[in-house]
Parts: sequence; structure tokens; C-alpha cells
Amino acid sequence: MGRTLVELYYDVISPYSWLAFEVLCRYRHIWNIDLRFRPAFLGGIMQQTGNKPPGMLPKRGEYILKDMKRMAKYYQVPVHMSANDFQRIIGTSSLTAMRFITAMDMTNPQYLEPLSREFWMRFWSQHEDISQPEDILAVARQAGLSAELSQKTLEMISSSTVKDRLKETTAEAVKHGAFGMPAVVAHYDGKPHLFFGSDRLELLGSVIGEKWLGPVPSPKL
Ligand SMILES: N[C@@H](CCC(=O)N[C@@H](CS)C(=O)NCC(=O)O)C(=O)O
Repeated sequence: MGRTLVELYYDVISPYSWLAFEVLCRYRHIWNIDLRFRPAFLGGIMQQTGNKPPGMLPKRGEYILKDMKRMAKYYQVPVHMSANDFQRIIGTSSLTAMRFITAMDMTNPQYLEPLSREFWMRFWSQHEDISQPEDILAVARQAGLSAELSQKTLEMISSSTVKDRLKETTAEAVKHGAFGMPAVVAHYDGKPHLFFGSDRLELLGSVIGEKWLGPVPSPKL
């Protein structure tokens, strides 16, 4: 059987996307899949679908704090969430960061994975801002980019090519049925199929005929 194309639509403002990202990075070497990262804009998805960040509902917010603590430990991803993070999310725009990641995807895709990871690390582990140019440059440095490449990429983010690409990717996620993130789209039986959430990867494995070995599988020998 051929390899299954699995696309991960994500935004670095979304901690559940980080969980899905790390688990899929682990499974990429175990399952017969081609993993494709699709940086998109969660704010745009929310706006286009009329959805709202789940933490805005007080009871759900309370639950998410407990859920994320358990999930971070079980998935072995260093997300640290606290009660004031809901305000922090609402007060932070990930648009510039997602444009920067998009620009990197277009010009130097080999940096997409470490760069995305470092954005999550800064916002969700170190609780530092990711919205200002100086934050972005610090993240880029951490991901191993040269100062010259970071500056060049930063200059690209106001171009219509980059803005349009991010809009297109976001629209594609919505077209696939996404209303939040992570949105995982697997292509099988000649069609795209949406799986919402980092907690649906076991189900994804089952429908594409791959075995779930937990969130931290040991690599194939
Ligand atoms: N159960 C899902 C929850 C994912 C989730 O809550 N994602 C947020 C962004 S971090 C979202 O977009 N939620 C939209 C919604 O729940 O309607 C998981 O474990 O991954």
C-alpha cells in the first residue's frame, strides 16, 4: 500500500496543536505516512466558522487546565498552562508569528519544524511573548537560524505573497471542515478526512491501518 498523506494544520498559539505536532513527528518514522505541516491562522478559522476559543467558557476553562496538565505529562511535551493563560491568549496575536513561519515554509522549509517548536516553547513553556519582531528574532535564533536569514524572513512577512499564502492555507483548513486546531487531514480512499484534536491520533492510526503505540512510541529498530 502507498503512503498516506497526513496534513497537520496548526497555529503556535494552540497548545493542543503542539501535542499533536510532537506525536506526529514521532509517528512519522513508524507509520507509513507522509507528514506535511500546514501553518495556518487559528484566529481566521475561529472568525470564519463563528467558533470561539474554548477557554472563554468558564467551566470548560477549568477543565482545560486539568486536561492540559495530564496531557502534557502523558504526551511528554513541556506545555505549562496556568489560569491567566486564557487572558494571555486573548491578548496575544499569533498573526505575525504565523506569517513568519509561513515565509520560512516558502523559502527554507527545512527550518519549519524547529522554528514552530521554538515558538511553542517560548509561548507555552517559557511564558514569553511571541508577537513582537524582537520575540520572533529570539525564537529564530533559538531554532538555529542565522541573523541574516531571520532578518530577511522578517522583511518578507508584510508581502502579499506571504499574507496570501497564510490566508489560503487557513481557507483550506476550513474547506476541510476545521473549526479549531489541531486539524489533522488524512488523505485516504481518494478523499480528505478531518480529525480534530491531539486526542484523535489513535483513531487516525486505526482508520489508516496503523498501530497506535501510545504517545511516546519507541522508534523502529
Ligand atoms: N480535545 C482536543 C481539544 C483541542 C482544542 O481545544 N483546541 C483548541 C485550540 S488549542 C480549539 O481550537 N478548540 C476549538 C473547539 O474546541 O471548538 C485535543 O485534545 O486536542
